[in-house]
Amino acid sequence: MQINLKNLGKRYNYEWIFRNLTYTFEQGASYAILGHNGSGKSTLLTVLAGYNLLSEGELIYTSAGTTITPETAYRQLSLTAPYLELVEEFTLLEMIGFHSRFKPLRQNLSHEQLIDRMGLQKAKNKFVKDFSSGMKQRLKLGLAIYSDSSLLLLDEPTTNLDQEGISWYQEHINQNKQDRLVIVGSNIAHEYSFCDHQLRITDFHTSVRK
Ligand SMILES: Nc1ncnc2c1ncn2[C@@H]1O[C@H](COP(=O)(O)OP(=O)(O)OP(=O)(O)O)[C@@H](O)[C@H]1O
Repeated sequence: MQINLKNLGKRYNYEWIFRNLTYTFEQGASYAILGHNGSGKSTLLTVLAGYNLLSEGELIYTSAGTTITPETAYRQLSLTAPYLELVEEFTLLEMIGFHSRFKPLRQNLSHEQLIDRMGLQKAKNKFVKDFSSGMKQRLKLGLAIYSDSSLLLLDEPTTNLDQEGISWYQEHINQNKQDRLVIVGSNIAHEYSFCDHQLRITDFHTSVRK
């Protein structure tokens, strides 16, 4: 997946969050969107994911040389973010089964293999509502990273992870970033140190003179 942003702008009511954002996210590369709290990283990620409407400008998604409409781009993306919820009433196995009906897993992984990759074997039949916050984050990341998607959007990916969880994240993102467009919204170096490029959302605040 490649995404071309042309003079993209987003405002909430009268407040412009970013404006005049022209940029290309290239297929197969990794990008960090950087900026202080409240600067607009999550807003940009949700606009790219189609969860949030843009206010001006244009977004062009291209996959395998073909332009795809923003309305259908969601089929090729996976997103994880602190504000996205898991289905708490499911067990881990049920959660994976439900998710993979809509987003098949990469490399034809079985549900059991995904549980192994996430290191959650002991929680196979545990209800998601009974997971610790770090286990829930690992599950969210595992579902996103191991979905068969060409665009991977990660917002604050190591929220609630301990040092072992952070190492797990780094290992699995490094093993699964090839041939995908990966975009991380973050303030924390260990979340985006693997990225090839950095985009400062503050460069597109309306107060910045160019
Ligand atoms: N639904 C909304 N309605 C109005 N304003 C909003 C809405 N969502 C976000 N904002 C505002 O947009 C700005 C950017 O918020 P955003 O969550 O994108 O920042 P962020 O860089 O991801 O912050 P953080 O690092 O704290 O997660 C903030 O001023 C926030 O208050």
